[in-house]
Amino acid sequence: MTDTSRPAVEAVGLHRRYGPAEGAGFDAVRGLDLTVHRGELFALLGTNGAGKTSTMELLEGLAEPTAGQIRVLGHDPYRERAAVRPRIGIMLQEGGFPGELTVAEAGRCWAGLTSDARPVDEALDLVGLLDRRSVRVKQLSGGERRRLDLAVALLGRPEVLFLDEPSTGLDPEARASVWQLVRELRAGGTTVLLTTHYLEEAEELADRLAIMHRGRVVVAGTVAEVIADRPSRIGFELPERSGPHGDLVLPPLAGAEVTAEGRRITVRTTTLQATLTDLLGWAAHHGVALGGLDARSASLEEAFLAIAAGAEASGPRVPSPIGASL
Ligand SMILES: Nc1ncnc2c1ncn2[C@@H]1O[C@H](COP(=O)(O)OP(=O)(O)OP(=O)(O)O)[C@@H](O)[C@H]1O
Repeated sequence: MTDTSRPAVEAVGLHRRYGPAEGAGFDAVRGLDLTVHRGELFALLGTNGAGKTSTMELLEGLAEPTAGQIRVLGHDPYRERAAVRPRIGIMLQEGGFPGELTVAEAGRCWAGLTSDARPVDEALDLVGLLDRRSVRVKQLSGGERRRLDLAVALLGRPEVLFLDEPSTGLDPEARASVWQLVRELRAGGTTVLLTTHYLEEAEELADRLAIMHRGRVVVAGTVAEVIADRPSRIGFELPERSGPHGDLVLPPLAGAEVTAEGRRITVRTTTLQATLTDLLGWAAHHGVALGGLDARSASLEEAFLAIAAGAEASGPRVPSPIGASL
């Protein structure tokens, strides 16, 4: 019986080592913990070589972890493959169908390996490939091939769908249609775990996400949680010093880091509202117009780049206590 109160995917202390245990081997996954709840769309992000595909293969049951525990729908996906495989769908980075097969033949091939497969045409229709069913695989565009990969992953009506870079190489229109399909699957109750290099894809689709670096999850949560500790940014240009204001000295902005490039000022702060209030109060008091004023919360891209650069995952950079003077 299925225990729906448990997460769809749980990994604890996961390790994957390629090559020998000692010496020349390489640890691609180094103590990874991950939980994906049922019905959730979870995105796994990371720098090149962070270990996303190595992790996905473990979760999909395609390889055995060197150490650690995995449960997919309550079972070990490697050791209890027969229990897990019929209930999951896997879209690999390269589907690898022979180019001479037609789309429908490729679908039928895969359906033959899938227990209780839905009709091939139904799966092709889901991904918008029904009208291409008689076309040979080698004649498909890159985007159409990705959709065929997705169609075969959907043949078994999976409860958990693993998508490894589902929209890599797609043009914006094809990407949008894959996103729409993924959203519909999730709305229908499918749990989706995807890897992506596109931060906007994660922002657009994911309920929660994790950013991996060097084989570990560095930070995980909703987009808001992941960027919560990152500083917001305020940018503006001060008027000419020679203007009616004479020399301008910014007020102390508690806890903010202020940098100046000529008259262009950038303020980084973890307390955006308070800093902005101080700044605007000062500007109003001195009759200063802040040119091109722009205030933004941290973006996922900034969090990602900080992690890629090896920065601490949580907590802001050490702020400087005083404002800049011009
Ligand atoms: N079969 C293998 N033998 C040895 N090292 C491997 C093997 N497969 C992957 N690696 C190494 O493990 C690390 C993680 O690779 P993996 O493909 O899991 O990363 P990734 O996050 O999916 O990368 P990308 O974003 O570039 O696809 C890389 O340094 C890679 O070179």
